[in-house]
Amino acid sequence: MADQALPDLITTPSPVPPATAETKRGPTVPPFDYVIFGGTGDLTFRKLLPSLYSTFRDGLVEPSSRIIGASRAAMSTETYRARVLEALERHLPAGTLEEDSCRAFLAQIEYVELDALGGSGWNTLAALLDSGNDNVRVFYLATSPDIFGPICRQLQNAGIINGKSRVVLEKPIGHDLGTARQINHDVGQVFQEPAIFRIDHYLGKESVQNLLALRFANSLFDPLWNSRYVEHIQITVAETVGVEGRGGYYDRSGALRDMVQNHLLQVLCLVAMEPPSHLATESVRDEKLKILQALAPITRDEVVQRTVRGQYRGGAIDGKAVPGYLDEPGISEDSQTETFVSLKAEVHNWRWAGMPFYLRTGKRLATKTSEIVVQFRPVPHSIFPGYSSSDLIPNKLVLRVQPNEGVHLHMMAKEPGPGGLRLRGAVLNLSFSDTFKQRFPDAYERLLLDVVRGNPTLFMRRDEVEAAWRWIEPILEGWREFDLRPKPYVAGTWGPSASVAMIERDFRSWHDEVSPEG
Ligand SMILES: NC(=O)C1=CN([C@@H]2O[C@H](COP(=O)(O)OP(=O)(O)OC[C@H]3O[C@@H](n4cnc5c(N)ncnc54)[C@H](OP(=O)(O)O)[C@@H]3O)[C@@H](O)[C@H]2O)C=CC1
Ligand SMILES: O=C1O[C@H](COP(=O)(O)O)[C@@H](O)[C@H](O)[C@H]1O
Repeated sequence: MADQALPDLITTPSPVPPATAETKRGPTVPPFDYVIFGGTGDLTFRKLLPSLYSTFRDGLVEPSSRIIGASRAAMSTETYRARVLEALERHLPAGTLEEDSCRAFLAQIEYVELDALGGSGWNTLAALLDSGNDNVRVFYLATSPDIFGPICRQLQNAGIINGKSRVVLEKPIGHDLGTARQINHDVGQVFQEPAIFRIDHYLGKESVQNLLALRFANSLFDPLWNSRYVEHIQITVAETVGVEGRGGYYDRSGALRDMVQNHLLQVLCLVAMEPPSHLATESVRDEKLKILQALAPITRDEVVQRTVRGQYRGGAIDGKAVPGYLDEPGISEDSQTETFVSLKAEVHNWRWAGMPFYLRTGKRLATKTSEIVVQFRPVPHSIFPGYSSSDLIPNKLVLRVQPNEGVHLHMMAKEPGPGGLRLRGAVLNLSFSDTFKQRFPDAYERLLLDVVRGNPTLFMRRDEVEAAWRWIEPILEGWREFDLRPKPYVAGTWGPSASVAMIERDFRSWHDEVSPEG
C-alpha cells in the first residue's frame, strides 16, 4: 500500500466490505471493545493488530466493534492509526492487506495515553468505554507481567469492569511458581476465573488443534497411543531467529521459562492426555492438568543426566552470518541464560509408564520447525526372508506443527518390481495446505475471537499454569545448585552435542539427524 494513501486511509471511514463465501470463516462474533494495554509494544504491532485485521477482513467482526490501544507514550489517535498501518504493512503476509477493509479497520481504532500505575488516562479510558454501547469488553494485558495486578486494580477503581468484561493475560505468567501465584492471586481479586484468559498461542495453532482431531476423531490411533506400542515421543520447537530485540526480557528468562514452561508442556499435554468425555472447556483442562501432575519430577540431582542447556555463538543461518547471543543487544556480557534446552520427561500414569518424552527447543537452530514425533516399537518378528526384525524400520508418525503443516507416516513398503520381495522405507504424506485450500489463520486470530465468544477451552486455567511451574522449578534449582552453565553451540546447528549425547545414551536419536525432510 503506497505511503501517500495514508491520510485518506485513516480519516475516511467506510463500511467493512462484505465477506464472500470463500473468505468468511464463520459467523461474526458479538461486538466488542478490545482494550490493548501495551498498545505500542512489539507483540501488539507484530501479532495482535495484524490478527485482528485479518478477522475483520474475513468478515468475522461486527462494524460497531472498537480496538483501543493504551500505553504511556503521548500520541494522538491519528498518529497511532498511522503506526498501526505501518505495522500491518510490515507484518501481514504479502498481498493480504486490502485497501477498503484496512480503511474501515483503522477507523475503528482509538488510542488512550495511560500509565498502568495510575493517573488521568484512566478517566479518559472510562469515558471512552462508557459511550453507551453494550459491547463485550476485553482487556488484553500485553505488558510485562509485573503490572498485571496493578492494571486490574486500576480497572476496578475506574469502574470500567462490567458483566461482559474479560481479561487476557499474556505469557509469561510469572518468573517462577511464587510470582505466578502472586499474579493469579492479584488478577483473581478483580476477575472471576471464567473471565480470565491466560493465552498460550501454541494452542491457537491449527496443527496443534489438529492433534485433537487426529487423536479423537479417528479410531485408528488410540489403540496404539500408549507405551505398549509407542517406544518414545519427541517434541521439538526449533527456531532460526535469535532474540529479535527482546534481549532485555529474554536474558532474564531463557528457553526453559520462555518456551518449555508453557508451549512445549501444553503440546505435551495434548499429546499425552486421556480423551476428555466431550470437548467442553473444563473437561479438556482437567485432562491436561492430570498430565502436568503426572509428570515425574526431574529432581535437582537428575538435571545433569536429563537436561541440557545451550547458548548460541556466532554462526550462519541460511547462508547469512549471525552474531552470537552475547553480542545481541540487551544481553549481559557474561550471561548464563540458555537459548537452548533439551530434556527427558516421563509421564507416570497407566498409559505412558516407562516411556520417555524428549523435549527440545532453541533459538538460532538449523531450521525453523516444530514437530511431534511418535516413534513406534519394532515388529516382534520378521516373516521376510533376508530381513531380521531389526531390518524393518519401525513406524514413525511425524506431526508437523509448522511450517508445512501436515502428517507424515514412515512405514515399510514393498519395493515395486518382479522377483523376490524387497522392502524399503516409505513416507505417506498428508499436507494440510494441499488438502485444505483455505488460508491457515495465525494462532492469535482464533484466540482473540475465542475471548470475545467467551470460550476459554484453548486457554490455560490457573492450576495448569501453577502445575507447570511446579515441575519446572526443581530443574531451575538443580541448574543453580550444580552451576550447570549453558554449553555453547554454533548458530545454524542443532544445539550442543550434549543434547545428541543425552538421547544417544538411550540408544535413540533426534528425528532431524535421521531425516531432515520430515
Ligand atoms: N513480543 C513478542 O513476540 C511476545 C511477547 N510476549 C509477552 O508480551 C508482553 C509484551 O511484550 P512486548 O510487546 O514484546 O514488549 P514491549 O516492551 O515491546 O512492549 C511493552 C508495552 O507495554 C507498555 N507499558 C510498559 N509499561 C507501562 C505502564 N506502566 N503503563 C502502560 N503501558 C506500559 C509499553 O508502552 P509505553 O512504554 O509507551 O508505556 C509497550 O506498549 C511481555 O510480557 C512479553 O513477554 C509473549 C509472546 C511473544
Ligand atoms: O512465546 C514465544 O514464542 C515465540 C515462538 O512462537 P512461534 O509461533 O513463532 O513458533 C518465541 O520466538 C518467543 O521467544 C516466545 O516468547
